[in-house]
Amino acid sequence: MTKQTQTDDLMVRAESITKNFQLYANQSEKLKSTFMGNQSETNFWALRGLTFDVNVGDVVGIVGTNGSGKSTLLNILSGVIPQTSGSLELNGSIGVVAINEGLNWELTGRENIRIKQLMMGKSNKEITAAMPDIIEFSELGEFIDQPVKDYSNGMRAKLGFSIVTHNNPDILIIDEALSVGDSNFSQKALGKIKEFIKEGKTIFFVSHDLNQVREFTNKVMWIQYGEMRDFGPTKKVADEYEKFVQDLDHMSEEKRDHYVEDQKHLQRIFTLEQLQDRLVRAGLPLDRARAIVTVRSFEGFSAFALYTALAIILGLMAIVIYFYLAKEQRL
Ligand SMILES: Nc1ncnc2c1ncn2[C@@H]1O[C@H](COP(=O)(O)OP(=O)(O)OP(=O)(O)O)[C@@H](O)[C@H]1O
Repeated sequence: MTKQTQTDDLMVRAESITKNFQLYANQSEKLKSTFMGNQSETNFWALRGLTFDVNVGDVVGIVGTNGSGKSTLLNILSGVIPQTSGSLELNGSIGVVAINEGLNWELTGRENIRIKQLMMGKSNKEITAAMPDIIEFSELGEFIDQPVKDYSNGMRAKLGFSIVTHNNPDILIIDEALSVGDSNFSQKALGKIKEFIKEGKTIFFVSHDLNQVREFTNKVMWIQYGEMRDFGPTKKVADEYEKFVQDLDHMSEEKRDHYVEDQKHLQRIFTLEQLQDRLVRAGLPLDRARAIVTVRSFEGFSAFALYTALAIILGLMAIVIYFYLAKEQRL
């Protein structure tokens, strides 16, 4: 899904990233759609062609009202889910700090630390050496040997934050996680992030707290209903977004509902052909635009492929059993 290239300053380059989700009312609709291929009725485009460059040392705040696609973008950047189309280049390792991100709830805090470190390619010796620091930063004390399922949300956030930041990633993704945990820990976590900023790390920071975004970021990406409304210097874009939110708040409930409904409708009827036309109108040669909108992964398709593969395997097994039984009878 991700190409690794190296240029001097460029840390992340995204070109026309889209994400399609299939929305099913129930299980039978899902099966029908998978086998009949009538996906157009269930389409929902959470991202509709995001293009941006982020440089080494950029601290990017991502804003947008609920459901605008912020977490979807972060999940694509961190490799948790694939984009439907579009290309993504990353020039460094990624660490994600999010509520409950990637912790195994059956294991203890200590075991989670060990596993995460092993996944980062650390040796047992390195892990043992780093363990006391991680535990101390997490402030979990004796709870470190309790299963994570017995933790509060705040405790999980502390553990997740400590593990990820001690892994020292080149690109840090922070999704709302700082709002959990007590205020002492939030301050400590913000201090750690300030250290990362000073070190020139690249950071993506999703928060509904615009003051925090204004304080910590040098750029803001405003995503609204899956489209990039603006991406630029923090003050400019944060001011624009604040005005948009105020305008929404001042609308009557009926007008606001209509507006949101219209936008969601556009997310349902969006097509990759539309995106291709937009790219061509922006001056891209047709064959290049066509290559960019090529589907890389499609939920419905993968399910279809899985069912087809299963059907073939079952068919082959039936043939083998048939010939085996036929042979047995002949003997
Ligand atoms: N797995 C999924 N299946 C179907 N739809 C999804 C899925 N994940 C997200 N969506 C939809 O995609 C849209 C974008 O969701 P996303 O979580 O990225 O928004 P967000 O900006 O992070 O929202 P919030 O601020 O509320 O956290 C929403 O309409 C959501 O319902």
